[in-house]
Amino acid sequence: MTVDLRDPIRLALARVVEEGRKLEGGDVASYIPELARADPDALGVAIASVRGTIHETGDSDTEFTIQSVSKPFVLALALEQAGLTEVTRHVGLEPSGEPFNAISLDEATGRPFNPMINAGAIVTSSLIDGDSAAEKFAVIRRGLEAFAGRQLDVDDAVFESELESGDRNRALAYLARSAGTLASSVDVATEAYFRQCALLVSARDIAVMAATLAAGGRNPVTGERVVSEAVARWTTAVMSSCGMYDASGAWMVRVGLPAKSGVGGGVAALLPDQFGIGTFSPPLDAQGNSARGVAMLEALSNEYGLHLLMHRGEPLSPISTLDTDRDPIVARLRGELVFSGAEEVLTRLDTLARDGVAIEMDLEGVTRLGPAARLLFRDALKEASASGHDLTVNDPDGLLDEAN
Ligand SMILES: NC(=O)CC[C@H](N)C(=O)O
Repeated sequence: MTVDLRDPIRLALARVVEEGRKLEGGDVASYIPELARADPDALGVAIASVRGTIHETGDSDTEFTIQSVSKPFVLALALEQAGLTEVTRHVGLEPSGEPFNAISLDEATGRPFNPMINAGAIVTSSLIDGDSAAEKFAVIRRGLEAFAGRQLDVDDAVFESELESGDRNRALAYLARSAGTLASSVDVATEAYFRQCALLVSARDIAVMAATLAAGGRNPVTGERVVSEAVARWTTAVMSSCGMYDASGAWMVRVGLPAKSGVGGGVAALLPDQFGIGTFSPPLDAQGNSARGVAMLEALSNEYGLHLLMHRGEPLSPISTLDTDRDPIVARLRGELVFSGAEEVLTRLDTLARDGVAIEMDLEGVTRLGPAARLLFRDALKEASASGHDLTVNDPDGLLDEAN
């Protein structure tokens, strides 16, 4: 028999799909008439690692319209083009605690509360480069294709259906326009937004899109840098506070994965530096989130301990050996050092330094120095030399250099 060591991963997905299937209830969206045709029994999950490996099960290749799952990705494009300051002049970063289609503007500033609700997302689309709806949509489409790593088509029937039935969204755009926060005409903004919502994706696509954010803005499958690390971080932060509408707070407590849902039945979620997940199941709960998608992600997070804020236990000491027989004493450091590791090293070495012992910090076994560790070590070396203490470093890979 041939062995397949990836089986446990598929099994994990198969288990959550089974969990999802058990859940009855929820209704397929029908306020956009064309969406009512979705198959309520379709169910798929895909997970894409930050190394670009994809595991999937169920209807993970079935296409559906991306709808609001587009919002964080278009926000990322706007942030990349215009920067955080300019974007936040037009749209806020605060959870609204209101439904996705709320008539919601911050009284004081005229800005929609955040870019994950419709009012804010329409403003975000208005900020995208281009004068006409066609120009803006072309930029959006190219950007979302870069996130997904493939070409995406528009479901024209869904687009037409929303164009026809989208008066509430037009009303939101008029409100933003009257408050001075919409960056284009109402027609340009809403048409670009409706087209963006009608892009066809699969659970697999949105897993790769989320994995691109998890990988700091670089698509792990194609290798293309889509947005900067800062933009990926900002976008993920907005997803974690506002991605599930008025269920966002409870979501972060129960599931703990920054996520975004859409009325087409998709949910994209991610764990930074690890993976992106896409789920697809059209029936929606009262908040307009995919009922089975929510159940599946909650099961996955609980069973496999995936909560972003999970306590990981006491970290391994960053000092692998302390060779006190030598002069200078050699402290061999290991692994990845972030703030806490550097703090531990300096605190332990301080006791020795106070006794007047000469010390060498050996960084040979260090795989990575985070910015905090680099700064703290550089300052410690300066401090030692200013006070005439003998503290040296062996840094064969130049980890302390500015550029690394
Ligand atoms: N929550 C959603 O997915 C809403 C998107 C949809 N296009 C709308 O604006 O109503």
